[in-house]
Amino acid sequence: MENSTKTARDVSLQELRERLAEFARVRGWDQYHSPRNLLLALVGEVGELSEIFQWKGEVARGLPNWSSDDKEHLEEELSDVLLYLVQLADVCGLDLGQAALAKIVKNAEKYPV
Ligand SMILES: Nc1ccn([C@H]2C[C@H](O)[C@@H](COP(=O)(O)OP(=O)(O)OP(=O)(O)O)O2)c(=O)n1
Repeated sequence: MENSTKTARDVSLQELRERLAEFARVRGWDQYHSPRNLLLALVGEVGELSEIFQWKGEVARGLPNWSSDDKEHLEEELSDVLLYLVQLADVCGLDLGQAALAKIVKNAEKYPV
């Protein structure tokens, strides 16, 4: 899909996982990043993401009528969701990238073309 804010390079889940682990470690936040706490934080950010769309009615793909400020806000909230999701998978000892690939394969078997 067209994306005017396309990044210059691909970003891996592994890179995000490592950056986030370091971010939490140097702040002494590991003690707070239990699976349950990260799940609650994730759900909170999903709520903030939902607020952006709340009361807007249907939104066209590509967000053609949105201001750059609104799009930036959306990028931030999507990122918060992703970052907590990556951390949640990490503290659970799971490989989220591999799990997601496996799930896509499973989905294709469940919903054949
Ligand atoms: N214990 C924490 C606190 C924050 N973060 C990171 C993950 C999110 O990307 C972001 C969330 O920060 P805030 O809780 O300040 O939430 P917002 O950025 O959404 O701010 P606000 O709720 O004021 O809009 O910071 C984290 O990893 N661990």
